Amino acid sequence: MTEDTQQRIIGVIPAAGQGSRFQQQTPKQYLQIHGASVLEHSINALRSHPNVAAVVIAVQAPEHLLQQFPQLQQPDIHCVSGGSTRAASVLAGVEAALRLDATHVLVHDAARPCLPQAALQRLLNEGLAAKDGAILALPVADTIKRGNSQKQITASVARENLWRAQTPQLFGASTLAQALRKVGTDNPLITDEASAIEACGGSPLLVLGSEQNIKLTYPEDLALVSWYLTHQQEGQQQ
Ligand SMILES: Nc1ccn([C@@H]2O[C@H](COP(=O)(O)OP(=O)(O)OP(=O)(O)O)[C@@H](O)[C@H]2O)c(=O)n1
Ligand SMILES: C[C@](O)(CO)[C@H](O)COP(=O)(O)O
Repeated sequence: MTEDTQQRIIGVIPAAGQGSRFQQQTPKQYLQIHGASVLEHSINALRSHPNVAAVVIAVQAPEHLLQQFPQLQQPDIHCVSGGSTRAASVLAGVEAALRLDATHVLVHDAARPCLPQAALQRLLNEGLAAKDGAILALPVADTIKRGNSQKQITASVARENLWRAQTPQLFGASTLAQALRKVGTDNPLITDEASAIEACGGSPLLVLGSEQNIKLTYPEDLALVSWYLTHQQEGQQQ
């Protein structure tokens, strides 16, 4: 990996979740698809970019993971223990990235293995100069409804200027660490890194993501994730 000398960009991959919504015994990030685990695909999506200096992964059991996946024992891949929430895992990863002299972090869900390189490049092109960082996101194309506990519609939400956040999310490493510490990593309102930056008064930039950058969440997501991973090898990237 080569990198811009002024900036040291390090990937941070939260991968310590249980995958409860995926309803499988094995956490979804360890599912083997198209010759590698979901986690390895997500690591490689960042690691293959020449401006990404290293990747930190936050997992439940680092030692066990390295025994199970010896191929992850690489000088540019660092394992740390994740936390009880996604935000706690991210903070552990960002603190490790700071120890590796990161100036910026690219936080990317392990559960998003189909990240197209073109989308990652857009984020770096537009996000590195953005004062409050940047995230990949997609404009909402469906009509959005708010419902009550009986699943009855209580409101239609105007979809103009509504976006669906994705990852990677790009921020100054120390800025993100301070924001996560300030808002608290057990805060239910903090479901992505941008939420923490916003809570501290920041306004991250929205950068066009990709429908291919799907998050493996529910069992029915598996077919599409598998299709994309198979066909991205044939250069069908957005
Ligand atoms: N304590 C946690 C919880 C989540 N994650 C990671 O955050 C990413 C996005 O979270 P999500 O898709 O919700 O994964 P899970 O929390 O594992 O899924 P679920 O909510 O269905 O249990 C995943 O890569 C997951 O491994 C993490 O590192 N640490
Ligand atoms: C970070 C994220 O992928 C942006 O959409 C999303 O918030 C993660 O949510 P999860 O419930 O932790 O998967």
